[in-house]
Amino acid sequence: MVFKGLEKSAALFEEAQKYIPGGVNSPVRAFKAVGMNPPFIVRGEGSKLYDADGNEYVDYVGSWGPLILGHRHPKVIEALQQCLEIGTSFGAPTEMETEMARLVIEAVPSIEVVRMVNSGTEATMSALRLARGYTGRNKIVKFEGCYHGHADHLLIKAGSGALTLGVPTSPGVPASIAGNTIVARYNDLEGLKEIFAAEGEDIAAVILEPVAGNMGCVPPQPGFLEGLRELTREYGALLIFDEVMTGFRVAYGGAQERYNIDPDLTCLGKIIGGGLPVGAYGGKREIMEHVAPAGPVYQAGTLSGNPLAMSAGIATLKVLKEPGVYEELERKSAKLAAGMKEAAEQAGAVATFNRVGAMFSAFFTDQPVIDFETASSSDTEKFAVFFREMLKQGIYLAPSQFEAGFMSLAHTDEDIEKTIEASYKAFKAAAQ
Ligand SMILES: Cc1ncc(COP(=O)(O)O)c(C=O)c1O
Ligand SMILES: N[C@H](C=O)CCC(=O)O
Repeated sequence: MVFKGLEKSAALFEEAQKYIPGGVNSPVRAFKAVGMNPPFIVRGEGSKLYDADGNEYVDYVGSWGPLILGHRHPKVIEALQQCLEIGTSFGAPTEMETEMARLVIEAVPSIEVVRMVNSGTEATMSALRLARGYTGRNKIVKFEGCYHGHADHLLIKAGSGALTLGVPTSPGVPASIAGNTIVARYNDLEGLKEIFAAEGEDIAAVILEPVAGNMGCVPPQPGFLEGLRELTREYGALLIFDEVMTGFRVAYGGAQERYNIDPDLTCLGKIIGGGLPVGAYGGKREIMEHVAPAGPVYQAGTLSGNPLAMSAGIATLKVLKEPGVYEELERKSAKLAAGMKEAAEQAGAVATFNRVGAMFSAFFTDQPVIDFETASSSDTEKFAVFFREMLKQGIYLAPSQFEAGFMSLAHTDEDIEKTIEASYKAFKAAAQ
């Protein structure tokens, strides 16, 4: 469908489809689940995005999480400009990489040593290889609806675009690889105990999003993360927190700081690159020293730790370290969530709201959303109506029920009030 006011974008999308599979370089960008063509973006500034048709949007996607400071934050731009003066990549050690590692280690409680990579996918893939190399075991446990990037052994009952497009288990993943991935139910500790009782001696690691964001925002139930920690320790399996989304978002030290849990390994990405491609994995020194060249588990990267990503990331973390930042993110996020909840009630829409810090979702269901099954009880048709009505009013949300929204420091109270007002109309349209 060519959306009114998006005619130029529609033409650009048609052209893109001649040269790029589906016209996009990542599936979720195609807006398939909401039945319309995507706006083609020409510029971002603070909390706003601008498209090729001249529309302005309040942006709650933030490049899928990295832009917690908003678009073109002056400190990030300044760091990037300085970096351009010295070069973009050397494939050799720089002091910036040590500075980044130090910042991450100071922030994230369980990380003692950290390795930079180029994406969240690389981070989770490498952490799992390390877990297997360290424990000498092959099996891993993941949770239905969690997304950890697109490595073969993780694209099984995955969330995010895989779930939105109806291919949570991708063709192309050999059965021999899928056979080593055990899928559990999020927030179901009893189910996990049964899995460990049956196969615990073969399990190298449990990987999870400590706050799920890729089936919409789904917080951990009280006791779930603590129980996971105990169980994995009991069986000698590693606990891997995939904090690619939650790292530096739900707290400066991520979900592990917020919930006071001590995972063995942590994966990071998004925010630590300040909007440039990045990933990282780190954890206990004793485990990380198995990574090459310190140890035998191989992992490498031509552009890993490149100066552009390091400088944008360092600048971002330095701003986030300033006092009051997370309190302000919490205040704004709480204001938005409360306002939208009230708007839904007034509009007569059935919706469930989940939020952890600056991550939030509205599900079109009357059930509490605690796992994949309850997230899937959402009425995705109603979500699509809601989404299109929001976009028409200049509010840019993730184009899927199974993604989270993100607040940034750049959002103003005026943006939030505009969003709440728009949501009343959009909930009303969805309720009909
Ligand atoms: C929790 C989580 N892990 C891993 C990834 C993969 O990161 P990337 O897209 O940078 O490969 C993502 C996002 O895509 C994510 O949200
Ligand atoms: N939900 C995904 C990551 O967090 C969205 C990014 C993508 O797949 O392009």
